[in-house]
Amino acid sequence: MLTEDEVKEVIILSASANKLAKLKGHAATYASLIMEELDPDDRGYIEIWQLETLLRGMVSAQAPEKLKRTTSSLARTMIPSRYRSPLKRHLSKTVDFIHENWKRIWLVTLWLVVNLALFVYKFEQYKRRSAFQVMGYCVCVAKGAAETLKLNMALILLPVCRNTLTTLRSTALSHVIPFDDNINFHKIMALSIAIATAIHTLAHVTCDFPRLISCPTDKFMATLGSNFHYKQPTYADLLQSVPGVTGILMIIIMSFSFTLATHSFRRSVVKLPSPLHHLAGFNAFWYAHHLLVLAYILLVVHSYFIFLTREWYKKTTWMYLIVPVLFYACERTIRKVRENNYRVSIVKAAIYPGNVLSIHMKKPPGFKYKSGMYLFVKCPDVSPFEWHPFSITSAPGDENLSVHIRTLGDWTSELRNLFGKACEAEVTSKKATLTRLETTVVADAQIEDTRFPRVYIDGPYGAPAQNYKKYDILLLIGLGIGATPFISILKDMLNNLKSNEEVESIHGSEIGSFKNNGPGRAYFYWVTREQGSFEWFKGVMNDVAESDRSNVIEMHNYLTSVYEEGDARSALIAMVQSLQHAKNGVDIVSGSRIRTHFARPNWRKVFSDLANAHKNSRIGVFYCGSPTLTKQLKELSKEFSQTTTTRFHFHKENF
Ligand SMILES: Cc1cc2nc3c(=O)[nH]c(=O)nc-3n(C[C@H](O)[C@H](O)[C@H](O)COP(=O)(O)OP(=O)(O)OC[C@H]3O[C@@H](n4cnc5c(N)ncnc54)[C@H](O)[C@@H]3O)c2cc1C
Ligand code: HEM
Repeated sequence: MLTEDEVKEVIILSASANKLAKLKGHAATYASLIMEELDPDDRGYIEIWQLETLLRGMVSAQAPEKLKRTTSSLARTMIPSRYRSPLKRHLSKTVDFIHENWKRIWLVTLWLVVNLALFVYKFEQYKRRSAFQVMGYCVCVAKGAAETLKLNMALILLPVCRNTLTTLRSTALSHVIPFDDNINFHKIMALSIAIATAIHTLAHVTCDFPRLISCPTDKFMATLGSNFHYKQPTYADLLQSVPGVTGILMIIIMSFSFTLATHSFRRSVVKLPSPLHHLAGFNAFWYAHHLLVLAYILLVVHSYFIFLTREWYKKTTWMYLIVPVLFYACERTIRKVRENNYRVSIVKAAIYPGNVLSIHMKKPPGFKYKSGMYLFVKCPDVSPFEWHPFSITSAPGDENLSVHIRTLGDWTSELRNLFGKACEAEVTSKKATLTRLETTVVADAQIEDTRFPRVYIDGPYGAPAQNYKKYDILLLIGLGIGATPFISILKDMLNNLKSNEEVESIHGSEIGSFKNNGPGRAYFYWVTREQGSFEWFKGVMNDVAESDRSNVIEMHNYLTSVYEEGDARSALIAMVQSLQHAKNGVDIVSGSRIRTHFARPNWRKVFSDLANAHKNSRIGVFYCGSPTLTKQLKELSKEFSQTTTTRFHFHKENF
């Protein structure tokens, strides 16, 4: 338990260590302020480092009122939540959760409320109908569920209208709608469709049908006779009717395509024995998803021929579907039209160590994009139907458009082979260094080239990193090929720097303060397993090292596969590296002017250094790579946002 005197002592010690006479002089006041702000049950648990952080905040907050405010807000966040009372812990977690997720929360709440309202509306409507006298609450439940089904079958198409979403991302709507979560919303709606289908089917088959069949004939004829052409149906009649058959077909199609759409099947986690192995993987998911067109047709037919509503104008399914279906149809039409327009001519292709293919294309007229966006690539020689997404690695101001493609599965391997052949046919540059096992093979096309396979592109499409200009500072973290979206951002920043310098050199001090909007500084951490990876973006790295005289971009390369940190060999390499660097400014590992570190970055230190260097700033943390690091980076962003005056906003790229 810390007493007020102990707190005072810590303050005096900390003030002496930090040479802060002012703090020392006011130690007693600060100590009592801190004690006042802390709840009695929290006092004993405040740790020395937390006190120090608290004090740093107080010292920087100068004015007494502000000081008091800072103390109380810091005191609230400083106490580790595990030490708080269960109620407080719960409350603070809830507040954090709401703060982080408010965009998702309001959207999901609105969606739930609309679903509930529709369910209740239909439920109540059927309670007043004659069918209720025969089937009771079962028919109300079945109809309520069906109403939400119509809504969600319509809404599910909106989060996958990529062109519309890309446009909307750049509008003020992005402040209230979490566009990055589009696929998650799509999945939530798919889940609700599955649940509503189950409820609707079970209510009909296990409850409504038996009651309808066993209803006394005179009651049936008086209540529902006209709906069934005055013939009481049997179970077989109901199943063989249009609604019965279309319903069964819909369930089969949905079960099939939903199963193949699950993460395990889509990512081929499930390994099926031959010849069923084709039923897993992205392509199987993709083609099975297209079967859902049939489900839409069946749904319209199903609801048109239902027994209980005869009048066409009461059949509302098409009304729900028409707008989203038209939207999505436009989306596909735009893609098709673009596909014809966007056959690109290839300017250069290169195959790098680590099986990465870079394709540099002429920018099609009208193709405008922001750094961080991605595009789809189709190569008919590999597959006439498949489109694969890749982040754009060129900057918007560059003359050409480029992507870097890492070989992963069938499609990327085949593409690499085709380009490999084309590159080998006319290798214009070949190089090998002592340390490199593989070589980089590059081919340039001076004029319209027929040597390269035909390539079509579609896009650009929006991604989280495109909003990087919103932040004062950027922390870009790429794992392996996950560096691609950030390369474009770095190039863009570099182009802006260069154009600023040009303007300044022409206009001198007149316009010396001219600055482009956007982040003032970027830190790029690139973690890769193989040394050869540095070849992929060596050009950019050298460009940064040479052109960035004001040190706006800080690059850190990490090589994780060679030796562990602290290993004698890594120390030796670091020494040789230093000597080499001192001699000619080139790092022996990356072959560029950027220093390479051996081992994984210490992320806590990275965050803490940034928080110290950029107080009161908004730092955009963008991460692209395997999901293993996501949690840690997200938590560090949260922790340092709460315990320092720097705000870290975490974004994950979904590769
Ligand atoms: C927005 C985005 C940006 C990307 N940027 C890059 C990049 O810059 N460089 C890079 O090397 N890779 C990038 N990828 C990953 C790349 O799209 C896949 O590696 C590639 O499609 C694999 O295809 P494959 O048939 O060779 O491999 P497969 O073994 O068939 O697929 C491997 C995995 O890739 C994914 N995938 C396959 N086909 C598609 C598709 N048509 N659409 C979406 N995902 C698919 C699936 O999750 C699948 O499990 C990006 C992915 C996304 C979603
Ligand atoms: C009635 C149900 C569903 C309908 C109508 C539907 C429809 C669609 C459509 C139209 C697309 C866009 C394809 C494109 O144009 O690019 C899509 C994409 C997608 N769907 Fe569904 N879907 C349904 C169910 C599901 C389910 C159950 C899942 C997963 C559990 C799922 C996961 C996905 C994913 C991950 C994508 C994105 C593919 C990509 O672009 O990477 N869908 N869906």
